[in-house]
Amino acid sequence: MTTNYVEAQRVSKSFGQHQVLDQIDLTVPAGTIYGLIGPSGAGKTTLIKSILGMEAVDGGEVHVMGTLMPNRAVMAQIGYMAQSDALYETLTGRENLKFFGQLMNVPKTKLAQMIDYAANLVNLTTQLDQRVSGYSGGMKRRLSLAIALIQDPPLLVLDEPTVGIDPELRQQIWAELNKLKTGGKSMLVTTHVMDEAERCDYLMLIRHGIALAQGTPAELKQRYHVETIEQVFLKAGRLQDANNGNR
Ligand SMILES: Nc1ncnc2c1ncn2[C@@H]1O[C@H](COP(=O)(O)OP(=O)(O)OP(=O)(O)O)[C@@H](O)[C@H]1O
Repeated sequence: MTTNYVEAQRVSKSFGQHQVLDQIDLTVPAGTIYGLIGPSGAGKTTLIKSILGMEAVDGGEVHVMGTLMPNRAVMAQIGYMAQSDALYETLTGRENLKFFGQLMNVPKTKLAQMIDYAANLVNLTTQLDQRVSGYSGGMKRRLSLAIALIQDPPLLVLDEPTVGIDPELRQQIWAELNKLKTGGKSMLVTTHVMDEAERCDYLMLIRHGIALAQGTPAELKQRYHVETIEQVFLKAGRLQDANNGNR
């Protein structure tokens, strides 16, 4: 049995002359939440897309659930929530969930039950029969998360899942992510929110395409002799700049 859902080794990626990922190693064990934090443009989305097999890498390799990526069958087993919502605005929330559920081959007999489960998880049950064009930004984000959950995937890859979601619902969503984790699922999550980073089992700090530090939040705080992940991040960034300046 595979105990690591994701294993990325020495992943590098450039767009033209611009190196966006520089030999990144990353391991997501089963039943864990792995957070990627880093400033805008650090390479988080590119790393996620490389792991999903949506972006061809220039160097290194990625295995998901023991299979070398890209692999269509494995891609279909990953619940992916992209940074921008790809929803059918003229359809209702329920119709969107049904469409994506069918696309993901959710068995007909299970589809209605999975729609209820996913909608309930993101607190959208009462608005499910309204057209998406009338949804707020936060509601669209929640619907995208429900879509990522619709086929009950073992691995969820969530690119900034809580942007535009109010603090109370954010707490609920994190409580649910923890429940999913206890059930054996793994999650790879990008975030800018430091209190969310503290909730991850493992973190990678990524800046200018380089993995500056990896470990549990407690390990990172201890390593950098600081109290918060925000301070870890600031300190690691300053050290990176100082090292670059010394070159
Ligand atoms: N298809 C592309 N072609 C050229 N450059 C790209 C492409 N995709 C991303 N980049 C560049 O790669 C760098 C990393 O982008 P990426 O989206 O991975 O960052 P990010 O850490 O996810 O940022 P954010 O937090 O703003 O989403 C950026 O400089 C971006 O402009």
